[in-house]
Amino acid sequence: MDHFIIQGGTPLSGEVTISGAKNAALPILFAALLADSKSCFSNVPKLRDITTTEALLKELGAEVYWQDDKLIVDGGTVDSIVAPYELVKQMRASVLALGPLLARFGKAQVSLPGGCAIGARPVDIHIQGMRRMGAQIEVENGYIHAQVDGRLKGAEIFMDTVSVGATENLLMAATLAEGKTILENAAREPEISDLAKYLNNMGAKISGAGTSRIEIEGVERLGGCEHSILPDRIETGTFLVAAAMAKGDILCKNTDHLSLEPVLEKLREANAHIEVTENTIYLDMRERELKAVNIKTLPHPGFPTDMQAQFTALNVVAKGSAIITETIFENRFMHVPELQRMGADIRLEGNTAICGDTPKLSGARVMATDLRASASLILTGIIAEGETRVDRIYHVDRGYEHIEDKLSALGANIKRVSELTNSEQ
Ligand SMILES: CC(=O)N[C@H]1[C@@H](OP(=O)(O)OP(=O)(O)OC[C@H]2O[C@@H](n3ccc(=O)[nH]c3=O)[C@H](O)[C@@H]2O)O[C@H](CO)[C@@H](O)[C@@H]1O
Ligand SMILES: C=C(OP(=O)(O)O)C(=O)O
Repeated sequence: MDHFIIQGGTPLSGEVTISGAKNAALPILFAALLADSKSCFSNVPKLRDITTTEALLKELGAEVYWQDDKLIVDGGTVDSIVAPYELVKQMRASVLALGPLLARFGKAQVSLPGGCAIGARPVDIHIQGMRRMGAQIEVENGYIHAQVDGRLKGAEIFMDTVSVGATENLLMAATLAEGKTILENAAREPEISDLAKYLNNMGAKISGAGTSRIEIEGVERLGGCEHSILPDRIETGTFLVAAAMAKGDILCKNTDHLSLEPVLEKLREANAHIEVTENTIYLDMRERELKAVNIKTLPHPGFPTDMQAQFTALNVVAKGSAIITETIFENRFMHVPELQRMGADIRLEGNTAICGDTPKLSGARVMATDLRASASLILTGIIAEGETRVDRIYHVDRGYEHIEDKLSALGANIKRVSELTNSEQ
Protein backbone atom coordinates (compact mmCIF):
# COMPACT_ATOMS: atom_id res chain seq x y z
CA MET A 1 0.00 0.00 0.00
CA ASP A 2 1.34 3.42 -0.97
CA HIS A 3 1.52 6.40 1.37
CA PHE A 4 2.39 10.08 1.04
CA ILE A 5 5.18 11.85 2.93
CA ILE A 6 4.66 15.60 3.11
CA GLN A 7 7.14 18.15 4.48
CA GLY A 8 4.96 21.03 5.60
CA GLY A 9 5.47 24.76 5.45
CA THR A 10 6.17 25.29 1.74
CA PRO A 11 4.39 28.10 -0.14
CA LEU A 12 1.95 27.23 -2.95
CA SER A 13 1.82 29.25 -6.13
CA GLY A 14 1.34 28.65 -9.86
CA GLU A 15 -0.99 27.02 -12.36
CA VAL A 16 -2.82 23.72 -12.39
CA THR A 17 -4.78 22.05 -15.18
CA ILE A 18 -8.01 20.53 -13.97
CA SER A 19 -8.98 17.02 -15.09
CA GLY A 20 -12.36 15.76 -16.25
CA ALA A 21 -14.92 15.15 -13.51
CA LYS A 22 -15.00 11.68 -11.94
CA ASN A 23 -18.65 12.13 -11.02
CA ALA A 24 -19.61 12.99 -14.60
CA ALA A 25 -17.39 10.36 -16.24
CA LEU A 26 -18.77 7.44 -14.19
CA PRO A 27 -22.49 7.76 -15.10
CA ILE A 28 -21.60 8.69 -18.68
CA LEU A 29 -19.44 5.59 -19.17
CA PHE A 30 -22.31 3.44 -17.87
CA ALA A 31 -24.71 5.28 -20.19
CA ALA A 32 -22.60 4.00 -23.11
CA LEU A 33 -24.24 0.61 -22.37
CA LEU A 34 -27.50 2.05 -23.76
CA ALA A 35 -26.05 2.44 -27.26
CA ASP A 36 -25.75 -0.25 -29.91
CA SER A 37 -22.54 1.30 -31.29
CA LYS A 38 -19.28 2.98 -30.22
CA SER A 39 -18.91 6.14 -28.13
CA CYS A 40 -15.68 8.11 -27.93
CA PHE A 41 -14.92 10.09 -24.77
CA SER A 42 -12.34 12.82 -24.23
CA ASN A 43 -11.23 14.56 -21.01
CA VAL A 44 -11.71 11.28 -19.07
CA PRO A 45 -9.64 11.46 -15.86
CA LYS A 46 -7.15 8.64 -15.26
CA LEU A 47 -8.35 7.39 -11.90
CA ARG A 48 -8.83 4.14 -10.05
CA ASP A 49 -12.65 4.49 -10.32
CA ILE A 50 -12.32 4.78 -14.10
CA THR A 51 -10.17 1.62 -14.25
CA THR A 52 -12.83 -0.17 -12.17
CA THR A 53 -15.53 1.06 -14.56
CA GLU A 54 -13.54 -0.12 -17.57
CA ALA A 55 -13.24 -3.57 -15.94
CA LEU A 56 -16.98 -3.74 -15.27
CA LEU A 57 -17.91 -2.63 -18.80
CA LYS A 58 -15.58 -5.30 -20.20
CA GLU A 59 -17.11 -7.90 -17.87
CA LEU A 60 -20.48 -7.03 -19.44
CA GLY A 61 -19.00 -7.66 -22.88
CA ALA A 62 -18.43 -4.08 -24.03
CA GLU A 63 -15.31 -3.45 -26.07
CA VAL A 64 -13.34 -0.80 -24.14
CA TYR A 65 -9.98 0.66 -25.13
CA TRP A 66 -7.89 3.83 -25.11
CA GLN A 67 -6.99 5.46 -28.42
CA ASP A 68 -4.41 8.13 -27.62
CA ASP A 69 -6.15 10.15 -24.90
CA LYS A 70 -9.69 9.08 -25.81
CA LEU A 71 -11.63 6.27 -24.25
CA ILE A 72 -13.75 4.20 -26.64
CA VAL A 73 -16.69 2.15 -25.33
CA ASP A 74 -18.68 -0.05 -27.71
CA GLY A 75 -22.11 -0.81 -26.24
CA GLY A 76 -22.87 -2.89 -29.35
CA THR A 77 -20.84 -5.86 -28.10
CA VAL A 78 -22.47 -6.18 -24.63
CA ASP A 79 -23.53 -9.79 -23.99
CA SER A 80 -23.95 -10.07 -20.21
CA ILE A 81 -26.36 -8.44 -17.77
CA VAL A 82 -24.53 -9.40 -14.56
CA ALA A 83 -22.53 -6.80 -12.60
CA PRO A 84 -20.68 -8.99 -10.09
CA TYR A 85 -19.98 -8.26 -6.43
CA GLU A 86 -16.17 -8.37 -6.89
CA LEU A 87 -16.31 -5.24 -9.08
CA VAL A 88 -19.33 -3.46 -7.57
CA LYS A 89 -17.82 -3.62 -4.05
CA GLN A 90 -14.83 -1.62 -5.30
CA MET A 91 -17.00 1.30 -6.36
CA ARG A 92 -20.55 2.22 -5.37
CA ALA A 93 -21.23 3.99 -8.67
CA SER A 94 -21.30 0.54 -10.32
CA VAL A 95 -25.00 0.43 -9.40
CA LEU A 96 -25.42 2.86 -12.32
CA ALA A 97 -25.19 -0.19 -14.62
CA LEU A 98 -28.70 -1.17 -13.48
CA GLY A 99 -30.76 1.43 -15.40
CA PRO A 100 -28.97 1.04 -18.76
CA LEU A 101 -28.93 -2.81 -18.68
CA LEU A 102 -32.59 -3.07 -17.67
CA ALA A 103 -33.73 -0.52 -20.27
CA ARG A 104 -31.77 -2.06 -23.13
CA PHE A 105 -31.96 -5.79 -22.41
CA GLY A 106 -35.11 -6.04 -20.24
CA LYS A 107 -33.14 -7.63 -17.40
CA ALA A 108 -30.20 -6.96 -15.12
CA GLN A 109 -28.45 -8.51 -12.13
CA VAL A 110 -26.40 -5.99 -10.24
CA SER A 111 -24.75 -6.62 -6.90
CA LEU A 112 -25.93 -4.35 -4.10
CA PRO A 113 -23.08 -1.91 -3.44
CA GLY A 114 -23.35 -2.17 0.35
CA GLY A 115 -22.51 0.54 2.85
CA CYS A 116 -19.63 2.93 2.65
CA ALA A 117 -17.37 4.71 5.12
CA ILE A 118 -19.34 7.98 4.86
CA GLY A 119 -22.81 6.48 5.36
CA ALA A 120 -25.23 3.62 4.70
CA ARG A 121 -26.07 4.94 1.22
CA PRO A 122 -29.10 2.78 0.34
CA VAL A 123 -30.37 2.46 -3.26
CA ASP A 124 -34.09 2.20 -2.46
CA ILE A 125 -35.00 5.26 -4.56
CA HIS A 126 -33.30 3.74 -7.63
CA ILE A 127 -35.26 0.49 -7.14
CA GLN A 128 -38.62 2.16 -6.40
CA GLY A 129 -38.33 4.33 -9.50
CA MET A 130 -37.63 1.36 -11.76
CA ARG A 131 -40.60 -0.50 -10.25
CA ARG A 132 -42.74 2.53 -11.15
CA MET A 133 -41.56 2.00 -14.73
CA GLY A 134 -42.91 -1.56 -14.68
CA ALA A 135 -39.83 -3.54 -13.62
CA GLN A 136 -40.14 -6.52 -11.29
CA ILE A 137 -37.28 -6.27 -8.81
CA GLU A 138 -36.20 -8.69 -6.11
CA VAL A 139 -33.19 -8.36 -3.85
CA GLU A 140 -31.74 -11.82 -3.26
CA ASN A 141 -28.33 -13.15 -2.28
CA GLY A 142 -26.92 -9.64 -2.25
CA TYR A 143 -28.00 -8.92 -5.83
CA ILE A 144 -30.67 -6.71 -7.37
CA HIS A 145 -32.53 -8.97 -9.84
CA ALA A 146 -34.55 -6.79 -12.21
CA GLN A 147 -36.64 -7.67 -15.24
CA VAL A 148 -39.43 -6.29 -17.32
CA ASP A 149 -41.82 -7.78 -19.88
CA GLY A 150 -41.12 -5.91 -23.09
CA ARG A 151 -39.91 -2.33 -22.58
CA LEU A 152 -39.94 -0.22 -19.43
CA LYS A 153 -42.98 2.09 -19.33
CA GLY A 154 -42.71 5.84 -18.89
CA ALA A 155 -43.98 7.00 -15.48
CA GLU A 156 -44.25 10.04 -13.25
CA ILE A 157 -41.74 9.50 -10.45
CA PHE A 158 -41.46 11.65 -7.35
CA MET A 159 -38.24 11.07 -5.43
CA ASP A 160 -38.66 11.86 -1.72
CA THR A 161 -34.93 12.50 -1.22
CA VAL A 162 -32.79 14.42 -3.67
CA SER A 163 -30.40 11.77 -4.97
CA VAL A 164 -27.75 12.27 -7.63
CA GLY A 165 -27.34 8.54 -8.35
CA ALA A 166 -31.08 7.75 -8.42
CA THR A 167 -31.73 10.68 -10.77
CA GLU A 168 -28.97 9.40 -13.09
CA ASN A 169 -30.08 5.75 -13.01
CA LEU A 170 -33.74 6.61 -13.66
CA LEU A 171 -32.84 9.17 -16.31
CA MET A 172 -30.81 6.54 -18.19
CA ALA A 173 -33.54 3.89 -17.81
CA ALA A 174 -36.22 6.29 -19.07
CA THR A 175 -34.42 7.10 -22.33
CA LEU A 176 -35.39 3.70 -23.82
CA ALA A 177 -38.77 3.36 -22.05
CA GLU A 178 -42.09 3.41 -23.88
CA GLY A 179 -43.69 6.85 -23.50
CA LYS A 180 -42.92 9.80 -21.27
CA THR A 181 -41.20 9.79 -17.88
CA ILE A 182 -41.21 12.74 -15.51
CA LEU A 183 -38.66 12.84 -12.69
CA GLU A 184 -39.79 15.16 -9.91
CA ASN A 185 -37.49 16.41 -7.13
CA ALA A 186 -34.55 15.45 -9.34
CA ALA A 187 -30.99 16.31 -8.36
CA ARG A 188 -29.65 19.39 -10.18
CA GLU A 189 -25.89 18.73 -10.12
CA PRO A 190 -23.91 19.86 -13.21
CA GLU A 191 -22.88 16.22 -13.73
CA ILE A 192 -26.55 15.37 -14.42
CA SER A 193 -26.69 18.05 -17.12
CA ASP A 194 -23.51 16.60 -18.64
CA LEU A 195 -25.05 13.10 -18.66
CA ALA A 196 -28.22 14.44 -20.32
CA LYS A 197 -26.10 16.26 -22.92
CA TYR A 198 -24.40 12.97 -23.84
CA LEU A 199 -27.71 11.06 -23.88
CA ASN A 200 -29.38 13.67 -26.11
CA ASN A 201 -26.46 13.46 -28.54
CA MET A 202 -27.03 9.68 -28.60
CA GLY A 203 -30.61 10.34 -29.72
CA ALA A 204 -32.47 10.62 -26.40
CA LYS A 205 -35.20 13.22 -25.84
CA ILE A 206 -34.54 14.82 -22.47
CA SER A 207 -35.53 18.28 -21.31
CA GLY A 208 -35.14 20.01 -17.95
CA ALA A 209 -31.86 18.36 -16.83
CA GLY A 210 -30.26 20.71 -14.30
CA THR A 211 -33.71 21.55 -12.86
CA SER A 212 -35.74 19.57 -10.33
CA ARG A 213 -38.21 18.37 -13.03
CA ILE A 214 -36.78 16.33 -15.87
CA GLU A 215 -38.93 15.11 -18.77
CA ILE A 216 -37.85 12.19 -20.91
CA GLU A 217 -39.66 11.04 -24.03
CA GLY A 218 -38.55 7.43 -24.57
CA VAL A 219 -37.00 6.40 -27.90
CA GLU A 220 -36.49 2.93 -29.44
CA ARG A 221 -32.72 3.00 -29.85
CA LEU A 222 -29.65 5.06 -29.00
CA GLY A 223 -26.39 5.22 -30.94
CA GLY A 224 -22.88 5.99 -29.74
CA CYS A 225 -21.39 9.46 -30.19
CA GLU A 226 -18.48 11.68 -29.12
CA HIS A 227 -18.48 13.46 -25.77
CA SER A 228 -16.03 15.52 -23.76
CA ILE A 229 -16.40 15.12 -19.96
CA LEU A 230 -16.96 18.38 -18.09
CA PRO A 231 -14.18 19.67 -15.76
CA ASP A 232 -14.03 18.43 -12.18
CA ARG A 233 -15.50 21.10 -9.90
CA ILE A 234 -14.47 19.21 -6.76
CA GLU A 235 -10.84 18.87 -7.88
CA THR A 236 -10.90 22.59 -8.74
CA GLY A 237 -12.30 23.45 -5.33
CA THR A 238 -9.71 21.29 -3.60
CA PHE A 239 -6.80 23.14 -5.29
CA LEU A 240 -8.39 26.54 -4.56
CA VAL A 241 -8.69 25.62 -0.87
CA ALA A 242 -5.07 24.35 -0.87
CA ALA A 243 -3.85 27.74 -2.14
CA ALA A 244 -6.08 29.64 0.29
CA MET A 245 -4.78 27.60 3.26
CA ALA A 246 -1.16 28.14 2.17
CA LYS A 247 -1.78 31.89 1.65
CA GLY A 248 -0.59 31.54 -1.94
CA ASP A 249 -2.08 32.20 -5.36
CA ILE A 250 -3.26 29.75 -7.99
CA LEU A 251 -4.64 29.72 -11.52
CA CYS A 252 -6.91 26.74 -12.24
CA LYS A 253 -7.12 26.12 -15.99
CA ASN A 254 -9.62 24.03 -17.99
CA THR A 255 -12.33 24.49 -15.37
CA ASP A 256 -15.79 25.99 -15.07
CA HIS A 257 -16.61 28.65 -12.49
CA LEU A 258 -20.39 28.47 -12.97
CA SER A 259 -20.62 24.97 -11.49
CA LEU A 260 -18.49 26.09 -8.52
CA GLU A 261 -20.33 29.27 -7.45
CA PRO A 262 -21.41 27.97 -3.98
CA VAL A 263 -17.76 27.16 -3.22
CA LEU A 264 -16.36 30.40 -4.70
CA GLU A 265 -18.85 32.38 -2.62
CA LYS A 266 -17.51 30.72 0.56
CA LEU A 267 -13.91 31.39 -0.51
CA ARG A 268 -14.77 35.07 -1.04
CA GLU A 269 -16.37 35.10 2.43
CA ALA A 270 -13.10 33.59 3.72
CA ASN A 271 -11.46 36.75 2.28
CA ALA A 272 -9.89 35.28 -0.87
CA HIS A 273 -9.54 37.45 -3.95
CA ILE A 274 -11.05 35.58 -6.93
CA GLU A 275 -11.11 36.32 -10.65
CA VAL A 276 -12.82 34.15 -13.25
CA THR A 277 -12.86 33.82 -17.02
CA GLU A 278 -14.90 31.37 -19.06
CA ASN A 279 -12.55 28.45 -18.29
CA THR A 280 -10.14 29.66 -15.59
CA ILE A 281 -10.35 30.59 -11.91
CA TYR A 282 -7.62 32.62 -10.20
CA LEU A 283 -7.41 32.80 -6.40
CA ASP A 284 -5.06 35.12 -4.51
CA MET A 285 -4.67 34.82 -0.74
CA ARG A 286 -1.25 36.46 -0.40
CA GLU A 287 -1.03 39.00 2.41
CA ARG A 288 -4.71 38.51 3.23
CA GLU A 289 -6.17 37.16 6.47
CA LEU A 290 -7.95 33.84 6.00
CA LYS A 291 -11.27 33.90 7.89
CA ALA A 292 -13.23 30.89 9.15
CA VAL A 293 -16.60 30.35 7.41
CA ASN A 294 -19.78 28.53 8.42
CA ILE A 295 -20.74 25.74 6.01
CA LYS A 296 -23.93 23.73 5.57
CA THR A 297 -23.86 20.99 2.94
CA LEU A 298 -26.89 20.74 0.67
CA PRO A 299 -27.84 19.31 -2.72
CA HIS A 300 -26.74 21.49 -5.66
CA PRO A 301 -26.88 24.48 -5.95
CA GLY A 302 -26.15 24.36 -2.21
CA PHE A 303 -22.67 23.81 -0.81
CA PRO A 304 -21.36 20.37 -1.97
CA THR A 305 -20.73 17.68 0.62
CA ASP A 306 -17.71 16.63 -1.46
CA MET A 307 -16.01 19.94 -0.42
CA GLN A 308 -16.90 19.69 3.29
CA ALA A 309 -13.70 17.97 4.47
CA GLN A 310 -11.50 20.46 2.61
CA PHE A 311 -13.35 23.41 4.20
CA THR A 312 -13.02 21.77 7.63
CA ALA A 313 -9.26 21.87 7.05
CA LEU A 314 -9.48 25.48 5.84
CA ASN A 315 -11.34 26.50 9.00
CA VAL A 316 -8.64 24.88 11.13
CA VAL A 317 -6.04 27.19 9.59
CA ALA A 318 -8.30 30.27 9.37
CA LYS A 319 -8.80 32.97 12.00
CA GLY A 320 -11.93 32.69 14.13
CA SER A 321 -14.32 29.87 14.77
CA ALA A 322 -17.00 28.43 12.52
CA ILE A 323 -19.57 25.65 12.38
CA ILE A 324 -19.74 22.99 9.68
CA THR A 325 -23.06 21.18 9.30
CA GLU A 326 -23.20 18.00 7.23
CA THR A 327 -26.75 17.23 6.05
CA ILE A 328 -26.16 14.73 3.20
CA PHE A 329 -24.23 11.83 4.76
CA GLU A 330 -24.53 10.62 8.35
CA ASN A 331 -20.86 9.74 8.89
CA ARG A 332 -18.78 12.22 6.93
CA PHE A 333 -16.51 13.59 9.66
CA MET A 334 -13.91 10.84 9.80
CA HIS A 335 -11.20 13.33 8.87
CA VAL A 336 -11.82 15.15 12.17
CA PRO A 337 -10.07 12.70 14.56
CA GLU A 338 -7.13 12.60 12.12
CA LEU A 339 -6.97 16.42 11.94
CA GLN A 340 -7.11 16.49 15.74
CA ARG A 341 -3.95 14.32 15.76
CA MET A 342 -2.25 17.21 13.94
CA GLY A 343 -3.40 19.66 16.63
CA ALA A 344 -6.68 20.90 15.12
CA ASP A 345 -9.15 22.46 17.53
CA ILE A 346 -12.40 20.83 16.37
CA ARG A 347 -15.32 19.57 18.44
CA LEU A 348 -17.84 17.14 16.97
CA GLU A 349 -21.49 17.36 18.03
CA GLY A 350 -23.81 15.13 16.01
CA ASN A 351 -23.79 16.34 12.42
CA THR A 352 -21.82 19.49 13.23
CA ALA A 353 -18.12 20.21 13.61
CA ILE A 354 -17.23 23.29 15.61
CA CYS A 355 -13.86 24.58 14.44
CA GLY A 356 -12.02 26.82 16.92
CA ASP A 357 -8.81 28.79 16.60
CA THR A 358 -5.90 26.37 16.24
CA PRO A 359 -2.61 27.93 17.43
CA LYS A 360 -0.29 25.42 15.79
CA LEU A 361 -0.53 22.42 13.47
CA SER A 362 2.20 19.82 13.55
CA GLY A 363 2.89 16.96 11.16
CA ALA A 364 1.75 13.48 12.22
CA ARG A 365 1.06 10.03 10.85
CA VAL A 366 -2.60 10.05 9.76
CA MET A 367 -4.92 7.68 7.98
CA ALA A 368 -7.08 8.44 4.96
CA THR A 369 -10.58 7.04 5.47
CA ASP A 370 -12.37 8.16 2.30
CA LEU A 371 -11.69 10.19 -0.80
CA ARG A 372 -12.30 13.78 0.35
CA ALA A 373 -11.11 13.09 3.91
CA SER A 374 -7.79 12.13 2.29
CA ALA A 375 -7.66 15.45 0.47
CA SER A 376 -8.20 17.38 3.70
CA LEU A 377 -5.31 15.54 5.38
CA ILE A 378 -2.97 16.26 2.46
CA LEU A 379 -3.87 19.98 2.45
CA THR A 380 -3.32 20.20 6.21
CA GLY A 381 -0.02 18.34 5.90
CA ILE A 382 1.19 21.01 3.46
CA ILE A 383 0.54 23.72 6.11
CA ALA A 384 1.63 21.84 9.24
CA GLU A 385 5.07 22.12 10.78
CA GLY A 386 7.28 19.11 10.05
CA GLU A 387 6.51 15.79 8.42
CA THR A 388 3.09 14.25 7.79
CA ARG A 389 2.58 10.71 6.59
CA VAL A 390 -0.82 9.94 5.01
CA ASP A 391 -1.62 6.21 4.92
CA ARG A 392 -4.23 4.37 2.81
CA ILE A 393 -3.97 6.76 -0.12
CA TYR A 394 -5.77 4.33 -2.41
CA HIS A 395 -8.78 6.44 -1.39
CA VAL A 396 -7.16 9.52 -2.98
CA ASP A 397 -6.35 7.59 -6.15
CA ARG A 398 -10.06 6.87 -6.63
CA GLY A 399 -10.76 10.49 -7.42
CA TYR A 400 -7.68 12.73 -7.90
CA GLU A 401 -5.51 12.40 -11.01
CA HIS A 402 -1.76 12.71 -10.23
CA ILE A 403 -2.48 14.81 -7.13
CA GLU A 404 1.13 14.64 -5.89
CA ASP A 405 2.52 15.80 -9.27
CA LYS A 406 0.05 18.68 -9.47
CA LEU A 407 0.76 19.78 -5.88
CA SER A 408 4.53 19.42 -6.34
CA ALA A 409 4.39 21.66 -9.43
CA LEU A 410 2.76 24.30 -7.20
CA GLY A 411 5.59 24.07 -4.66
CA ALA A 412 4.42 21.42 -2.17
CA ASN A 413 6.93 18.91 -0.88
CA ILE A 414 4.92 15.69 -1.25
CA LYS A 415 6.21 12.26 -2.23
CA ARG A 416 4.48 8.97 -2.89
CA VAL A 417 6.18 6.03 -1.21
CA SER A 418 5.32 2.67 -2.74
CA GLU A 419 5.39 -0.34 -0.47
CA LEU A 420 5.13 -3.85 -1.82
CA THR A 421 2.46 -5.88 -0.08
CA ASN A 422 3.38 -9.45 0.95
CA SER A 423 1.63 -10.88 -2.12
CA GLU A 424 3.60 -8.54 -4.44
CA GLN A 425 7.01 -9.32 -2.89
C1 LIG B 1 -20.33 9.01 -8.21
C2 LIG B 1 -21.02 10.21 -7.67
O1 LIG B 1 -21.55 11.03 -8.41
N1 LIG B 1 -21.00 10.37 -6.34
C3 LIG B 1 -21.61 11.52 -5.75
C4 LIG B 1 -23.10 11.25 -5.56
O2 LIG B 1 -23.22 10.09 -4.75
P1 LIG B 1 -24.63 9.37 -4.64
O3 LIG B 1 -25.33 9.45 -5.94
O4 LIG B 1 -24.39 8.03 -4.06
O5 LIG B 1 -25.36 10.28 -3.56
P2 LIG B 1 -26.91 10.60 -3.44
O6 LIG B 1 -27.18 11.95 -3.97
O7 LIG B 1 -27.69 9.46 -4.00
O8 LIG B 1 -27.09 10.60 -1.86
C5 LIG B 1 -27.73 11.67 -1.19
C6 LIG B 1 -28.45 11.13 0.02
O9 LIG B 1 -29.55 10.34 -0.40
C7 LIG B 1 -29.54 9.09 0.26
N2 LIG B 1 -30.14 8.07 -0.66
C8 LIG B 1 -29.68 7.97 -1.93
C9 LIG B 1 -30.22 7.04 -2.80
C10 LIG B 1 -31.24 6.18 -2.34
O10 LIG B 1 -31.75 5.32 -3.06
N3 LIG B 1 -31.67 6.32 -1.05
C11 LIG B 1 -31.15 7.26 -0.19
O11 LIG B 1 -31.57 7.36 0.96
C12 LIG B 1 -28.06 8.84 0.55
O12 LIG B 1 -27.87 7.89 1.57
C13 LIG B 1 -27.59 10.24 0.92
O13 LIG B 1 -27.89 10.49 2.26
O14 LIG B 1 -23.71 12.38 -4.93
C14 LIG B 1 -23.19 12.66 -3.61
C15 LIG B 1 -23.98 13.82 -3.05
O15 LIG B 1 -23.73 14.99 -3.73
C16 LIG B 1 -21.70 12.95 -3.69
O16 LIG B 1 -21.19 13.08 -2.40
C17 LIG B 1 -20.96 11.83 -4.42
O17 LIG B 1 -19.63 12.22 -4.68
C1 LIG C 1 -18.28 10.38 -2.21
C2 LIG C 1 -17.68 10.49 -3.39
O1 LIG C 1 -17.71 9.57 -4.38
P1 LIG C 1 -18.52 8.20 -4.47
O2 LIG C 1 -19.97 8.51 -4.56
O3 LIG C 1 -18.01 7.62 -5.77
O4 LIG C 1 -18.17 7.39 -3.25
C3 LIG C 1 -16.87 11.69 -3.74
O5 LIG C 1 -16.57 11.86 -4.94
O6 LIG C 1 -16.53 12.47 -2.85
